[in-house]
Amino acid sequence: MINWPEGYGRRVLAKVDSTNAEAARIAPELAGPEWILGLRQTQGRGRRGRAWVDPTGNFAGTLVMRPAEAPDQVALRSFVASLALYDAFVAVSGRSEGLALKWPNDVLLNGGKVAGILLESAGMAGGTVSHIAIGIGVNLAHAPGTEAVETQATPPVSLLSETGASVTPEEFLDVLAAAYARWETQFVTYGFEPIRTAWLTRAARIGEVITARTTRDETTGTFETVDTQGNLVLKTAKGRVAIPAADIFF
Ligand SMILES: O=C(O)CCCC[C@@H]1SC[C@@H]2NC(=O)N[C@@H]21
Repeated sequence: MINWPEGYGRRVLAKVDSTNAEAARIAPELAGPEWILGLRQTQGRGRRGRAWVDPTGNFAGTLVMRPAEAPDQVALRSFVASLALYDAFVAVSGRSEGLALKWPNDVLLNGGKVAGILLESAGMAGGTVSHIAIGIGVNLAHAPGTEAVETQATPPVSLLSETGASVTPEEFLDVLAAAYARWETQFVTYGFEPIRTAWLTRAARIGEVITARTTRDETTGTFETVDTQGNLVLKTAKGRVAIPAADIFF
C-alpha cells in the first residue's frame, strides 16, 4: 500500500453482493470514511436501476462516509470522485491523452466508457443525510460486451485494451484513494467552485450539441457548462435549460 490517505479506512472483500449494499450495512457503525473493495461482486448495480457487470480483474469499490450535509451538497461528490478517477487513470497509465469526463459521472477513454459512478445516499435526519456511498466501477482489464449496454450508449472499453496498462484492483484503490482525498480536501476547504472549474477543463463534448434523456423527456442543445449546483446547462432553441439528472447521448 502506497501513500494511503490518513483518516480513511480500507477493507477488501473477496466476494460481496454489491459494495454499495455493503456500504449501507456498515454505515451505522462507521468511525470515519471507509473504502470497500470487492474483488468479486455478484450483484453490482449501475445508475437508473441497471445491472453493472463486473468480471474478475475489474475494480468495484465504494467510499462510504457520513458527512453532516444536505442532499444537494452530497450529490456534488460525484464531481469530486470523477476528478479523482481522472487523476488515478493518469497515475497508472502515465498519460492524460484520450481521457475525458462525461456529465454527470462517467470517465471516457478514447471515446469509450472506462468507469462509472453510482452515488447513493440515505436516511435524512435533521436536514442532513446519514451516509453517502460513492460506488465506482472501473473496467481495468475487461470491457463488458456491447450487449450489456443500451443501444446508443457509449461503448465500454478497458484500461488494458486502450493503454496496455495492467493494474490490479488493489493497486488502483491505493492510487484512487490518495487522489480522492486530495480533491475532497479541496471541496471541503473551498467549496464546489474549484471542483467545477477543474471538472469543466476535463469535460467531454463541451460546446458541442448533445442530447440529455430522462425517463420522461429528451432535450437536445449545445453543452454550455455545468452550473454551481452541478446541473448540465444546454443552450436550446427555446433558451437555456438546466438539467439536474439525465443520461447523455452524443
Ligand atoms: O451505471 C454506472 O455507470 C455506475 C456504475 C457503478 C458501479 C459500481 S461497482 C462498485 C459499486 N457497487 C455497485 O453495486 N455499483 C458500484
